Amino acid sequence: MSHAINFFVSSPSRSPASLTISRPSAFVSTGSLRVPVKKSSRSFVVKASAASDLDESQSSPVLVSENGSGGVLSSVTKEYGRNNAVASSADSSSIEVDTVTEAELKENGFRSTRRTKLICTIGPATCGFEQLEALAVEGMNVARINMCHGTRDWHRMVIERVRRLNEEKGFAVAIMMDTEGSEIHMGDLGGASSAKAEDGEIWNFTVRAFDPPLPERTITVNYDGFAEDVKVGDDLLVDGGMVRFEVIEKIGPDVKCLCTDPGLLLPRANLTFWRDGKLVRERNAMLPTISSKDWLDIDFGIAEGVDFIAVSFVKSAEVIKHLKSYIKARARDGDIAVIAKIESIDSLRNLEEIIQASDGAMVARGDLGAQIPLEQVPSEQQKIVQLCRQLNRPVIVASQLLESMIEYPIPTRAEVADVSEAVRQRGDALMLSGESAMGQFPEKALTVLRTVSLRIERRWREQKRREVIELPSIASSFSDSISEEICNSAAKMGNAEKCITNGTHPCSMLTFL
Ligand SMILES: Nc1ncnc2c1ncn2[C@@H]1O[C@H](COP(=O)(O)OP(=O)(O)OP(=O)(O)O)[C@@H](O)[C@H]1O
Ligand SMILES: CC(=O)C(=O)O
Ligand SMILES: [K+]
Ligand SMILES: [Mg+2]
Repeated sequence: MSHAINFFVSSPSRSPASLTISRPSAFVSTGSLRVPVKKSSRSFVVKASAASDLDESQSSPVLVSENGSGGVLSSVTKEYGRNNAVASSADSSSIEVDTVTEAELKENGFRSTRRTKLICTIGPATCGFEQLEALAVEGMNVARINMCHGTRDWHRMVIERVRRLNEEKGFAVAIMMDTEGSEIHMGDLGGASSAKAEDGEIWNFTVRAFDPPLPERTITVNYDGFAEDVKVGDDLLVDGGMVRFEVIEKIGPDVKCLCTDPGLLLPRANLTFWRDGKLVRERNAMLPTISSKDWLDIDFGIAEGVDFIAVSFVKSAEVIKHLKSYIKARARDGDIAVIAKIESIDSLRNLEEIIQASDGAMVARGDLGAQIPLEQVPSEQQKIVQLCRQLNRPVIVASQLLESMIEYPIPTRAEVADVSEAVRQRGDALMLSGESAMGQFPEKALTVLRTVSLRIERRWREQKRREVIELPSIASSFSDSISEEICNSAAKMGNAEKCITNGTHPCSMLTFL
């Protein structure tokens, strides 16, 4: 049995074309990640392997762009990541390295042998056409727009630019819309891109509305019940603890808080409050997963024909089922995939039924880390990825993969290890958030994801070659069993690294026999 990751590329009228990567049951793989992209109609199918998507010997002979990035390269070959230590060994593999000209790509369509797909959150740092093109060249498979930020007109502009990129340059970048959700978060800082909270400062968190500019050290909160719900002594965590306050006084709609862990406040950052070491979530749990604003955004996404809708703070399977039938009734072909974001305690409780109901899942580690102890996040990630694979659903690993690259051009070694681990676990996709939305080095961050993914994938292939193959016995007579033993021995010999490195392909040995 093989599974498939399908990248459907369709015309505005959605005539189908597909890129299919078959996957082996040996990988107890995740399911089909369909990326329908509105694009000029063109049809192609790439079979990566009948036996393994990572088995070089059986991979498609038709390869793509350099390092499998799948992007348009300028007619002069570009050498991405050549100076980058993590890139160097991936460059030398014949399966990963190929070059195409823009003309060839237009002629043959988008193809990539890279298994791990890359998602970039688009924000002020990357919303220009040229910036989007640069990301596509670096291997962006999906552009994510987060409805927490920006206006619908801004998001429409991004969608149009991605579509134009696909149309004019031959890319197949899909669009993922991520709902805001109705969890408690801060307002937009009166238009400022960030604000610094220093140790010992008193800030006012308020449910009152203000016209910009906001009074100094004031944070608006989107949830009317906020001032009622918090108590003096509660800890208030911004963005899962990036900045921490203690509630010291309540005055009507205003909550005065003392900054105890200083840091940078970003617009619309998530807020959680903790009492006696426990997350306070009674009221939170009453808020709808899809708010009335989210429904309007979903209508917008359907009208714009986005490819994925990622639902924030999913609590149960019901909301996913409801959204899927809503989409089916309204979307032209009902083909928008629904991704369940696993980022709350409730979603962990109902994990299996949520994943079953969804077309895919996202390990949204940012908010998840604000709801459960940080040290539990890695094991939950592993559990979610494994479950998705068992249930045949694609899974995205998201948030803070390369957080330091928001400010610095190279990642920390720990970040590289984290990315490697997500790929090693067989996450289907990796996602950049702030790194690509508002960081200083979006392209470099994407290059790191791509080169690290390719490196791990290459390692799998090498390991696979050395694996002892177990061949079931099927002969029913003595003479058959002799033939079977000979064939099995030949197959094992052929599979041994020695044969491969000597250039003897196992298939040729079997043919000889
Ligand atoms: N469209 C946008 N306009 C302005 N800033 C944006 C936009 N999208 C993202 N950002 C910035 O990038 C940061 C990281 O983006 P990200 O999408 O991960 O958002 P988030 O607020 O952390 O929420 P979520 O939990 O939904 O991921 C945001 O905090 C915000 O500062
Ligand atoms: C991606 C996201 O929503 C999170 O990590 O919280
Ligand atoms: K969101
Ligand atoms: Mg989140």
